[in-house]
Amino acid sequence: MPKKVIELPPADPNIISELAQSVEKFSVLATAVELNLFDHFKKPKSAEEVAKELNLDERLTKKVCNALVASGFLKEINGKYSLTKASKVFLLSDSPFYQGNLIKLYKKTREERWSKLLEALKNGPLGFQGNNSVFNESFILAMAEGAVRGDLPKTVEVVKELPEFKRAKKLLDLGGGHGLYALAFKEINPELDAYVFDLPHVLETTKKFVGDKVNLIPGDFTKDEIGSGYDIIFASDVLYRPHEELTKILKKVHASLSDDGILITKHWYIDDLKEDSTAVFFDLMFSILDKVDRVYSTPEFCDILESCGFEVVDIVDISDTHSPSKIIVAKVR
Ligand SMILES: C[S@@+](CC[C@H](N)C(=O)[O-])C[C@H]1O[C@@H](n2cnc3c(N)ncnc32)[C@H](O)[C@@H]1O
Repeated sequence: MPKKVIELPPADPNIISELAQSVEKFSVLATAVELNLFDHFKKPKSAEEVAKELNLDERLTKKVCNALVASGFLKEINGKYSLTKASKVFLLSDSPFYQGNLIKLYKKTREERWSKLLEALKNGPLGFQGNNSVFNESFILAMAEGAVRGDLPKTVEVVKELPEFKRAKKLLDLGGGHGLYALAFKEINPELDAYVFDLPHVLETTKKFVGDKVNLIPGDFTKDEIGSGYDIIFASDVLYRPHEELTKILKKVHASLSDDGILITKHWYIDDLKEDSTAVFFDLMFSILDKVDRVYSTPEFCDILESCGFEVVDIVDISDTHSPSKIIVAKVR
């Protein structure tokens, strides 16, 4: 029961209400994405027209459209709704920067993981499903959407300037998923023999992105050989692994590189709890299910690299609020 009724609180209550509203805004956005609602507003339309097209409740559709106006995804003029720049770029299904699968993945993660936080906190982590079924087509498309919104172009800018990249003949994109990184590297350096190593079922999706430009190697890098004689092994967002498993994978990577080969990794690290808040939540999300840590600080990760026979030669911060990524370049010692 509130104790003081005539005084304003000595801290700003927006810190709570803004969070609550962001959850509501996300629910509306994810529902609209699920319905492909934005494709229906390529031309300005009333909510009633779109409700008819999608067979939805008219009154609720209007309120959802109003909520999308409030969040900046639609504009309203004289009862007709149209797209904003943000929704044209990120939410039209034929846009090269479409984020729909990533939004669906955020929603799935909220339902399957975040909803279990209290249970995990009381009873301990719920148990990690060690199978690879999580890497389905929708997940891989979500990773592609996440890459094109910033990390992919920024990484390419860094990698293309490395002398080792300029002279590289054979490159492996380990756990390359969609293969867009390997494809971009091949485009800049056409002499490069580029390979993507990933799980067999994932490579069916990779093929749709890379065609015949990149070679595909099916396998499980925790069990299978990954090839040899690589000048560069690139790994983006694949090394969130418990310490022991990470060490095994890195030793395998080390053995697969040529004598003057380099490893280029791009991952999220927790170095500053506020600045790297996206990684802080990512780490917590893993820990709802898993008993062992998977997200490291930059010095911890560098120490592990050094213990596996690498020498860290460069660390490039390419972080954004939505992706606190760092590129670490390490050479074979
Ligand atoms: C988070 S995604 C990253 C995809 C891509 N590298 C990127 O940065 O967008 C992790 C990738 O690692 C692959 N992967 C996970 N475990 C693997 C394993 N044991 N063997 C081979 N690939 C694996 C997944 O299939 C997926 O493509």
